[in-house]
Order: sequence, then C-alpha cells, then structure tokens
Amino acid sequence: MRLTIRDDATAVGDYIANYIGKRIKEFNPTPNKPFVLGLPTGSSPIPTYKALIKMVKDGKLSFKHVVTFNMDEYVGLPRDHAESYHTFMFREFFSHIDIPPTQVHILDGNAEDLVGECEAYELLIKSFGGIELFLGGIGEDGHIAFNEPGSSLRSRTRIKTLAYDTLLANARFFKNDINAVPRMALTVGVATVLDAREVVVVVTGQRKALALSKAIEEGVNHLWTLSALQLHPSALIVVDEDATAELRVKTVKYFKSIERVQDMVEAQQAEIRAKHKSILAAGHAEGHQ
Ligand SMILES: N[C@@H]1[C@@H](O)[C@H](O)[C@@H](COP(=O)(O)O)O[C@@H]1O
Repeated sequence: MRLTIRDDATAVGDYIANYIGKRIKEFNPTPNKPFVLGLPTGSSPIPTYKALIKMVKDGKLSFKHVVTFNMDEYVGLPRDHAESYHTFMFREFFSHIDIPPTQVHILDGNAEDLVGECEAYELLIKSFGGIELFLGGIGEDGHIAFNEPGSSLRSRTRIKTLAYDTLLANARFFKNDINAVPRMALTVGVATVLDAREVVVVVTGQRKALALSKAIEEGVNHLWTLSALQLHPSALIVVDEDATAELRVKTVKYFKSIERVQDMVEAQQAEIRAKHKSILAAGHAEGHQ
C-alpha cells in the first residue's frame, strides 16, 4: 500500500486526476478495449472531478472509451432527486466530460428486484473484464462505498442498511434531517473493490483522521472496512495533511520516504523509455536511407 500526502484537498484532487489521466492514456483505450473505471460520490472526490473535467476541456484527456461503474446508490430515492447518486454524478462529473451516457453504470436503487439488480451489476463488471482502477472515498467510520462496519471483507454487490454514523454524516445533504436520509443503499462489496486491478482512495479532512489511522496502522478489521486494502497488491491512498492528524510521525515519515524513492525510480524508468525510443527512431530512420 502507498500513502501519498498533499497539502490540501485541491492538491489531492489534482494529484489523483493526473494519476487517473496517466493511467487512461497509458492504457490507450479503444471501443473494443475500454478503460473500466470505478467511481465514488461524496464531497471528497469533487476536487478530483473538477481537475479531470479541466483536463477534458483543455483537450488533454478523453473519456470516449472509458466505461464507468459507480460504487453505490441509495434505495428508494427517486433517480432525479437532488441527492441521488445518479443526480450527483451527472451534476458533478458526467455532464461535463465526453463520456457517452451509455457507458455510465450506476446501481438502480429503485429496481423492482434489488437482489437481482446487485447480481446483474457484478456480472456486468465481469463482462467488461473487471475494473481497471477503482477510485473510492471513505466515511468517518472507515467504510468504503457503503460497506459499513461489520461488513464481510468478502462481500459482493448487495443491499446494505446504513449505520447510524452514516445517517448522521449524510443528514447534511438532507437539510440536516436524519429522517430524510434513506435507510438502505445498494453498494459494491469489499471484494468487488479488491478485485479491481488498482484501487485509489481519497481521504481528506480531519474528520477522517481516526478512520485513516485505524485502516493503515492497525490490522485488517471488518469494523474499518478500508483496512481490507492492506490485502490489495496495488493500493494507493491519497490524503491531505489534515487527514494525517491521528497517524504516528513515524508512519508519515515512512510513507513520505517511500514516495521520494518511487519518484526517483519513475524518473529513471521514464529516462530509459525515452532513450529506447530515440534509439528505435534512429534505427528506423537508418533503415529508410
Ligand atoms: N457512500 C458514500 C461513500 O462512498 C463516500 O466515501 C462517503 C464519504 O463522503 P464525503 O466524501 O462527503 O465525506 O459518503 C458516502 O457514505
């Protein structure tokens, strides 16, 4: 697991957007081989969405051959409700980029058969060859997607009853009326997230600090479902300074030093790739003489 620390939420968003942009470009997606991206809602990913939108508007990135799967959706909230995750995603992201809406997938919290909806979602993800990169956020109780404390770390897409902490935290989106917050949601499971080839999680603000420390400084624990990321071979958590408030100084220093080494290795690799490219180009030019 890697932990990248940036000064504030904007810098975190810029970092993640660049990271995702780089991955999509390296993947070189086509209609037959789209890049499959998992996405979250919440206030934490908004700076990332803003930075990605700017990259698209500046002509530096395209989502034409990207297929998305969202993490979760409330049960029973009309799709066009201002706080449904459908509305959120189109308002904050999809309406501003060049993704064809047919390539967007969000669980239907109003499906007649909710269990069937969840099973079909898992199958649909599989039919695209799985998720390349899953971007996630966390709740104050350390939940990833809506995998509340106590969720099985092998869970798949399913119906979940929301924890009291989550109802309290999300009441801010429902005029602070806890009774207006839907009690249930459909969510991808912890195992669905762990199946992705790469997982990137955004954690910003001091109110997430305890969850972050529990998830990375203690063992894998179903009470802090983000901790399951410790089992993933390619996991990156990007945080702001505020979110590190509960971490040990030693932990912060360790991850900062890893980042420096990683940057050095990446710079060396880029140099080697550039050298190979110019040798190949020179050879190619000679062959044409
Ligand atoms: N289901 C979503 C999560 O996927 C999200 O990570 C969390 C954090 O939201 P925020 O980023 O606004 O703190 O909110 C909800 O619970």
